[in-house]
Amino acid sequence: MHILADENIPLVEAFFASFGSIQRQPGRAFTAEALARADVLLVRSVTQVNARLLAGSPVRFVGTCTIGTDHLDLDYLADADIAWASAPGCNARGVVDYVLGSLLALAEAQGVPLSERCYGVVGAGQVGGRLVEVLRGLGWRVLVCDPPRAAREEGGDFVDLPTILAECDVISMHTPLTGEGQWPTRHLFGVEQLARLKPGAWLINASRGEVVDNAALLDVLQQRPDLEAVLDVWEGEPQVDVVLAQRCRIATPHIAGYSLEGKARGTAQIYRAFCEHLGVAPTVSLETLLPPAWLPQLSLQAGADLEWALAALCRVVYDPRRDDASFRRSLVGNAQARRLGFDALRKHYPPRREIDGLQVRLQGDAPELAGLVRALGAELL
Ligand SMILES: NC(=O)C1=CN([C@@H]2O[C@H](COP(=O)(O)OP(=O)(O)OC[C@H]3O[C@@H](n4cnc5c(N)ncnc54)[C@H](O)[C@@H]3O)[C@@H](O)[C@H]2O)C=CC1
Ligand SMILES: O=C(O)C(=O)[C@H](O)COP(=O)(O)O
Repeated sequence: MHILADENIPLVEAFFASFGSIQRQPGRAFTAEALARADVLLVRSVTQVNARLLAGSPVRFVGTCTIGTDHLDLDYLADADIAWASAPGCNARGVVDYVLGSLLALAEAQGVPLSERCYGVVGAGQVGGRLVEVLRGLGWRVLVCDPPRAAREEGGDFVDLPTILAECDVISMHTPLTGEGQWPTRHLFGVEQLARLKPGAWLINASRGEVVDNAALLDVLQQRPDLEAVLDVWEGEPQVDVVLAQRCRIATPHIAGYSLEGKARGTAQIYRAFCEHLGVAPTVSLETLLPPAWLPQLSLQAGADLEWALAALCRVVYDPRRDDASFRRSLVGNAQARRLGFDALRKHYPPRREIDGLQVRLQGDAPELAGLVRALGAELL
């Protein structure tokens, strides 16, 4: 068996070596020669998997080590009888950590207490659902818009998008990118929706660039200095509108989910799906492959200010301002240099752990701090 894999998928050799030979190539440029002898194709979100790529190849299984599947032509895969798998939820925690870090950066820049804002989460699946849990755990007011779930779950606590726009000071988007069906998300945030953002609203997009009309967003941001935006994903990435990026409070090159665990889980989930496809039992486990936890054990004293403690706990693990700074440094040179810069930052992304890996000891009677630690998913010692 021959396996062709994106060079940026970690641990492919550790999980897949026993199945056959493995060849690595850049996911944006798999060669026809490599595809012509591949039985299995392992991709990330940068590879458009469709008839153009696969027609005439022997590929029988496609695994994407990502949550999103908008880069897969699922109708074609079904017609061509090619099995496929994605990695639901693998890097959801990383995205939650990214949103928390972005909120802290926005609050600091604006001098606004986070607990006084109303939050709107659009799309409450693996990522959005966990985000809602964390934000509500912190005691904050959160409205949720997820029409597919609202239609399925009778009596669920959901609102529509106009309500989100009218009531929320912070809106975070976590839908898949879809162009069809009853609830398409392409340009879900277009001219009309952006015009209805509340005064001083913060908009966060770590889903897919095309969920927000980027030209319309730049227009509204240029007309309204009160608005703030955080963008991890971009229409047309790796090409990014530099003026839009410069206007964002946080701008990053599609790395929200790039925790070390998140990426590794993606490969592990595809490995297990492939074993199931073959009808064999998995023999390699992720736990033996992850580096030891190296986050510090922390100690907080009763009486510590809650917003200070939130920032301290989150930022000791991850602060997206670091990624924002390196991305801004890359926004120079011609368009091609910037595209290469976008991909290079993703390829050489530094190791980052997840906030729920923290262990925190509380000194004294501190029920509110305990609630904060629990809301973050960290362990109370
Ligand atoms: N920036 C990054 O690094 C990452 C981005 N993503 C993106 O985030 C997306 C969401 O991820 P998950 O939460 O894991 O997906 P999911 O499939 O678990 O949840 C998506 C939710 O969106 C809802 N939804 C669908 N259409 C909607 C609409 N029109 N309005 C409101 N809600 C709608 C669905 O009902 C579902 O509950 C992925 O599809 C992917 O594109 C995911 C991981 C990392
Ligand atoms: O899982 C997803 O969906 C994502 O967006 C990934 O975190 C992005 O990873 P790449 O596949 O674009 O490296």
